[in-house]
Amino acid sequence: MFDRVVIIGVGLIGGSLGLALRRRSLARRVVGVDKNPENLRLAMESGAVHETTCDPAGAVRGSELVVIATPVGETTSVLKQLRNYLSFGAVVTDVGSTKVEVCTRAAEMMPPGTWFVGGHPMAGSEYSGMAGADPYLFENAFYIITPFPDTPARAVERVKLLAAGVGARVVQMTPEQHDRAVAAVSHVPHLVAAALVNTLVEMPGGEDFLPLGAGGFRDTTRVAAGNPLMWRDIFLSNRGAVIEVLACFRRELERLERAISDRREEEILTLLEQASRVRKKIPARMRGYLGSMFEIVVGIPDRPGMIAGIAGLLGEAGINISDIEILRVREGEGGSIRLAFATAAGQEEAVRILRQAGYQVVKR
Ligand SMILES: NC(=O)C1=CN([C@@H]2O[C@H](COP(=O)(O)OP(=O)(O)OC[C@H]3O[C@@H](n4cnc5c(N)ncnc54)[C@H](O)[C@@H]3O)[C@@H](O)[C@H]2O)C=CC1
Ligand SMILES: O=C(O)C(=O)Cc1ccc(O)cc1
Repeated sequence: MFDRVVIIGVGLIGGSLGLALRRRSLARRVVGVDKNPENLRLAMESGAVHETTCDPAGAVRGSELVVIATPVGETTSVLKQLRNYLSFGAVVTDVGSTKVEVCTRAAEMMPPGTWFVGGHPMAGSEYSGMAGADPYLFENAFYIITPFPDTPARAVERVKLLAAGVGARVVQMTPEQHDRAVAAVSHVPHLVAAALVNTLVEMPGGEDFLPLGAGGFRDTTRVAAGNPLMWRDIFLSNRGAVIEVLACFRRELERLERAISDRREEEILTLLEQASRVRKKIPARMRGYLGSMFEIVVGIPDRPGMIAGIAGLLGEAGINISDIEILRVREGEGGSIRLAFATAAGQEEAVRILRQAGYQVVKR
């Protein structure tokens, strides 16, 4: 258990960490620091923190663990404000989406006897602020930590304890490996999503097409609704890797463009088949950045209380639903829901129980 954890920036991620720490009783005292009074008020009201302050330097005295959860562009200036007030042995971590620049600068700034260990929970959403915080956000999500070779094991263990404590799966890599990987799976996809939306804006009358956008447009552009300030900082901080992956993406797009323009049927098919094959490797068992899941789809008649009925049956049998999604609803016709479980045994048992109760169930 931690004695005193200070979270600087009680927004979506910092607030979720506070809620998770409190819910799992992992810290005797959680202190929230923010420059936004509304987020501090909400953090107190929701129980994410025990106390709040606007003064990072005062807050970190006597704290063994400090989490900086501001946008990446603010991390080192926040560290500068508080570093001389850290207790001997204190560990500072962050949750930022980029690592090389911040970890390198932060490591240079740490006073003797204190340590910085970079962290990045691979969980989040397009929402921001304490209002979007969620105590379960990190459960089963990957949490990347990026220590340097000379970071003492004791400091690394502290951050691993935090990540595992809030329910995440800890993955360790170098800051360089991290930045390349997330450029490909998170940063460039965000740019592409933004560019797709802006394409509609640029086309005459394009915004009128928005309501016609079926699942495909929604799925490929969801993240574009994210916080522009946060994403600006991410792109600037990881510009090397982002530009490299973007160049690769541009080549892929041009290959497709040429194949279509030259009517090369075989090549179009080959490129689409490759994408389809590889995309299917993200197992149905993997949702976003979350770890493996075992899924079922349950048909439900259009009657009140159907979802409660299903949840009740599984709850009575002690089966935990890890994720739930309504896939299709037709008024008067019913629809279907997707349920996910953390284990194959949970999935098998859920299928058995629900079929026995007369539900139509398919395993995914
Ligand atoms: N939103 C997401 O899905 C994810 C975000 N991250 C990273 O987490 C960090 C925080 O992101 P969010 O929680 O989404 O942002 P957010 O905007 O919800 O929260 C940031 C908080 O930091 C506060 N803040 C900003 N500058 C400050 C300063 N100088 N001093 C004190 N407080 C300050 C803001 O008032 C706000 O409450 C970012 O570095 C982001 O890259 C990591 C994983 C997922
Ligand atoms: O909404 C989503 O699916 C995200 O991609 C959230 C997210 C945003 C930034 C990160 O560094 C990690 C995760």
